[in-house]
Amino acid sequence: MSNRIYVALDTPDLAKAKAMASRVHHHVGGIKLGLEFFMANGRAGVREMADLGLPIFLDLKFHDIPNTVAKAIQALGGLEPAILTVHAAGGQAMLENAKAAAPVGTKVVAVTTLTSLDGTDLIAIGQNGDPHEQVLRLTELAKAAGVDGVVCSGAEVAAAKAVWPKGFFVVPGVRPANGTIGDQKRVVTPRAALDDGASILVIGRPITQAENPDMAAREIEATL
Ligand SMILES: O=c1ccn([C@@H]2O[C@H](COP(=O)(O)O)[C@@H](O)[C@H]2O)c(=O)[nH]1
Repeated sequence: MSNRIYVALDTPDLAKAKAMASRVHHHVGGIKLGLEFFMANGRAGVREMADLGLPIFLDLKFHDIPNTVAKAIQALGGLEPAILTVHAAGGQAMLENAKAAAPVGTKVVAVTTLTSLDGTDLIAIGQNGDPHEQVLRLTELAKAAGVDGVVCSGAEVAAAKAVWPKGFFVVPGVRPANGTIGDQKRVVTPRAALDDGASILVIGRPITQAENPDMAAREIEATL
């Protein structure tokens, strides 16, 4: 893929999502749709976005018992997103079921540790407080389960790739130098994430909340 930016269109408004996609489509390689968009617009909305011609990353982060996750993925019906997410913390059987239920051409990637969490957050949910260690543990699990790759921050992607050289690495929590960080905690620049082995970058607000989104996307693209 020549352009490895997936723009996160986090809005419940289908018309706004379409308008934003049209503005930035020359400077991105795909569109990421998440829970906010899907809860408001469902499968029909995803189909309308797919009609714009860019690959779709459906970021629904499934996390439930194996049977429920498999049935939920099957219930997506005719949608064939390029990429689909599940939470690695759902366990190996859940990951295996997710991969088996997904369309053949869809990459299933497992979210390791959300980029909005730091060590203090991990201790509060009963983990040992080291995001790096947790990401590597879950990368091993995802690899063993036979999914296609993982979601991690740019701070861990080099180490995760060393564990899984053929894995597909999705890196959100990406910010241009001096960009507003917002609720993200483990943040790197787009250039650093790619240099360290990211397969694709997920970038939302630095593009969508910019005064001039197409220029923001173009400027980020120019750094890659
Ligand atoms: O660990 C994760 C997993 C997913 N995301 C998603 O990526 C985008 C990031 O948006 P920004 O506006 O660039 O912060 C958003 O849709 C998240 O749901 C993530 O940030 N971290």
